[in-house]
Amino acid sequence: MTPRRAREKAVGPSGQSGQSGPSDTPDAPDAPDADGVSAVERELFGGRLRWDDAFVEHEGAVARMRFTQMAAALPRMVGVVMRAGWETDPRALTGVVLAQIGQGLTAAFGLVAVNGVLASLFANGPTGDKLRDSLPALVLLAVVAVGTALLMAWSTAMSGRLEPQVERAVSLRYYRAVTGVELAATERPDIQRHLEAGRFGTDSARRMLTLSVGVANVVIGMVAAALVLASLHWSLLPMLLAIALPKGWGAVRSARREYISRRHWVDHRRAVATLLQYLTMPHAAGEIRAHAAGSLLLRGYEEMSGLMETEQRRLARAQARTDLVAGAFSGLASLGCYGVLWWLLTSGGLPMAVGGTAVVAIRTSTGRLTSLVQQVNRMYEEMLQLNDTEVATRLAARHAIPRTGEPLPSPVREIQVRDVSFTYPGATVPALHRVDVTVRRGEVTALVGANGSGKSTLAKILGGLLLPGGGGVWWVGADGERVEVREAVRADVFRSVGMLTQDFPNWQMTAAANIAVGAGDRPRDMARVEEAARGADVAALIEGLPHGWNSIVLKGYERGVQLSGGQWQKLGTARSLYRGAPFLLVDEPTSALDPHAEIEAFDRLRTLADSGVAVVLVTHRLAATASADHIYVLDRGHVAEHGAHERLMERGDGLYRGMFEAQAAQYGLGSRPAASGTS
Ligand SMILES: Nc1ncnc2c1ncn2[C@@H]1O[C@H](COP(=O)(O)OP(=O)(O)OP(=O)(O)O)[C@@H](O)[C@H]1O
Repeated sequence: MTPRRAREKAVGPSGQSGQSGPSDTPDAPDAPDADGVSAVERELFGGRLRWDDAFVEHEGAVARMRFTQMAAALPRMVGVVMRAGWETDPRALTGVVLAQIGQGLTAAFGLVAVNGVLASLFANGPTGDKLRDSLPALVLLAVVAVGTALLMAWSTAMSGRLEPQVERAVSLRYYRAVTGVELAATERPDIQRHLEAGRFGTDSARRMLTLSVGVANVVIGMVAAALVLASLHWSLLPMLLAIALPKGWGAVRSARREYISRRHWVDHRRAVATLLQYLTMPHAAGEIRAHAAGSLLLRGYEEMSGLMETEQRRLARAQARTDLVAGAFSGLASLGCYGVLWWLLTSGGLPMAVGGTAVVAIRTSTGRLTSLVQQVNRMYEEMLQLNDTEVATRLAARHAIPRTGEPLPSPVREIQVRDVSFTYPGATVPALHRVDVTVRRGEVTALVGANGSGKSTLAKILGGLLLPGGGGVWWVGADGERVEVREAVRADVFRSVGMLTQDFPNWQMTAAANIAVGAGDRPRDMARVEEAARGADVAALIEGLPHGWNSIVLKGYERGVQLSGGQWQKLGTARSLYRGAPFLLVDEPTSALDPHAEIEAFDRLRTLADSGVAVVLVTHRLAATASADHIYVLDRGHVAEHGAHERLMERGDGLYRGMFEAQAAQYGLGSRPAASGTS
């Protein structure tokens, strides 16, 4: 699409934007520019979607990989796959290897037999005698053919058994490592990118195995042919290599080019896939129709996928050029090879039968070579992706949550946050600055404050998900013994905490599983699942569903049902209750509940605290905090005020009082105060 056309499409034929328009604003999207960014890419994603400089460094390293480096890396990556195969199914791996070696031997015997047949046929004497003399070699040829077929079948069966196991082993290793990474590390874009890139290489392990088997098969066959050829005449071997090398070079070059392109465009591809996803997502269906968001998304898809097609065309042209060069050199080498053969035959340096065998060997070897080139090409791409998975797995291990440490006091009485600061990676301003908070069992502790003041961050620090950058978080036992979170066994910390985050996940599983996943490290206890559901006032709803606890809470499945936002929130609360932990951190647990349900939910939290649980309540509903034992008011990462509701209300110019009265005024319970500058 030309820049002008793209511009016209973005703005509309009349020159006015069809949508409430970014096109109307001063920073309206440009048409595709010299960097190849489409207008809609700017409009929807704010600019060029390609991997940034941090990655280009890595990409540069890949691009610098020369043929020799790649040849050295290939056995290492094959080693990764083979090790995974050996760990999962050594018998199948042994079977595959033996079958490949067997096929190499049959290929060599086949050539020897061909030589025998030709030697008999080219000998002097009557045709009948020559045919009779060639019979043993012909029988050997038949035996070799049967043997090859049997070995191929065996290899297929064994590698078919092995491949899924290898994929599973590599995937499990990667996903285990990734899910054990410190949350703060995943906040770093450079780490996150590597971890995410690793996802694409897990099924490469399976394909690498298939391709390794294929390549091994061809290579062994070629080595056998080379040995036979070399034993016939030494000069035939370098000729075979001269045919092979240009094609190998071409294969590697094309694969590397494709890989680099794919990595460069990964964000763009993801964005295009997301646009399409929205079009069929049930929860976006309303806006897609009512706001005409669909036409904007489709335009985005059309223009952005058009750009990817341009890239595909560039790759295809480059590949064609490489193939042409590689083919030309390989063809010249073949020509030279047949020329030398001609000269050897005419000068009497080679008997006719040997010449015939050489032609057969060269023909089968070049046929094999074509398949080798194709397989090495794909193998190289897979190898680079599998390498990403390996890099991600190692990176994840380096940033893993430690498994060892000091056990927490038992039982824990309170958590003391002392002088804690925390800055998100890449942020310039700390989210928390020198914060002091104490959370006690048997109390409701409320965290309140303007948007972005640091409440959720503090909740994650309390839950051990984020470690403080400065200061300490102490877990204190009944007799005052204490352990700082960085020294503690983190599994103990996680076991002591139940959480309902603001953006808790809606698991697309059964209602029962959605609650039981709150203690994924324990076998499901259905009685406790039901108790937690009752505690969150969602049991009756689930039991009334057509498939009860086994209903899948996503429409579209056969037993699928659709829940409302408030019902989901209750399910999320039930999940955090099911954990049965002594510290419960709930972030806006009632934002989607109706007024009666909200009051009941806060009452239940009070009851829970009275039973000995420490409840940390992050909320903007200040009516609910009035009954909290202790309220911390956060302002731009600081604790600005703290105390009980009554004390905080005594401060005439206090933040808390200002916010409380503003909410009360909405109900006509007081005058509306002037907005305080807290946000
Ligand atoms: N993952 C993150 N990466 C970088 N910055 C973040 C991240 N999460 C939060 N922040 C920033 O940290 C600050 C505190 O955010 P936090 O979510 O703790 O605030 P909050 O008080 O819970 O806000 P809200 O009431 O809107 O939920 C904000 O400036 C926010 O932009």
